Amino acid sequence: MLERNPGCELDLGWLNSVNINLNAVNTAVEDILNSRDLKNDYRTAWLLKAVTCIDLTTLGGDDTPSNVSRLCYKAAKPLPEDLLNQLGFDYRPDCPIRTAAVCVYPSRVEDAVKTLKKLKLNDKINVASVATGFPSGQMPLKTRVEEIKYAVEKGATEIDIVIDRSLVLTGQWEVLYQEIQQMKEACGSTAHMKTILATGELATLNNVYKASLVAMMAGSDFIKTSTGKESINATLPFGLVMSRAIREYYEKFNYKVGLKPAGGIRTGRDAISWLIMVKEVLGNDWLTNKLFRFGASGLLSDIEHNLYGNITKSYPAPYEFTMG
Ligand SMILES: O=C[C@H](O)COP(=O)(O)O
Repeated sequence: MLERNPGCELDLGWLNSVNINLNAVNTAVEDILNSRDLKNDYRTAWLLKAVTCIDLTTLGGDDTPSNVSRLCYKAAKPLPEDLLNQLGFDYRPDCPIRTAAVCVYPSRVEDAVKTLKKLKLNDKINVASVATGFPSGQMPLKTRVEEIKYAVEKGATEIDIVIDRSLVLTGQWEVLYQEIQQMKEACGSTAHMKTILATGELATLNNVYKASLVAMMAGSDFIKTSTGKESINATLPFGLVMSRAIREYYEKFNYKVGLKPAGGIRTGRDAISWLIMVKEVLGNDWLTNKLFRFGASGLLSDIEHNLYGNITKSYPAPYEFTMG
């Protein structure tokens, strides 16, 4: 079982000391990305690492038991067998190249749990459920907390809560802290909690840093950038600011909180940029799905294209890819 963040008391003095400069953040992101020129073999390794860090997501109004079941099959076998063979992996049910989790709405948790049990992978692939009035968080607290309990009862092992952005925009840090604490309590003794900050709606990078700190102080096991439904989702500057907050929290409490960029991550190139940023800011310890995840619905197919290109040194034709 993954370790869980015990949290700490709300430290408003710490929040008041936050001062982030947009230009400095943008320059730092550019410097990090320019510092690495990856050779082909390394690219392949980074791309495979990225696959194992994906929370394979479907969050559509038209989700059904059957498309969630298909998602679980894809999570279990994210790349085609011939590609895996060429990369030196034997495809077998316990092949380590699988996604970290599937991520669904609370009503679809049971479907995911059922399929993963059938595949005998229920202890290897997590079922994450969004909750708390996803994506807006604009519901009464009682309803939001009940939603978490429902998802846990149905078998979710990870809960992706979303914060009420109005509390950040109006500076109500105590209320935000208390709400997140109650949500963590509702996760029970085992489910892991990822806190979605919806960074694209927090107005300033100072708010992103402060919300990251409050979420960690209130016991979040991961902090997550976005729901995928905001007009600005996961960007590297947001990721850098959140990573620096995670690092500061670690330096103070010796506890490692995870990072999950989500929303709009569609290419292998994007995925590698995120992994490099995490390596440079947080270090190698974070390059594992215990501490780093991509929330993504459409990243896998581009990774597959990239891996194919790395092996064959040619751009693949559309008919050469799986449609699953
Ligand atoms: O949490 C995951 C996000 O909703 C996924 O967003 P995406 O569909 O843009 O990949």
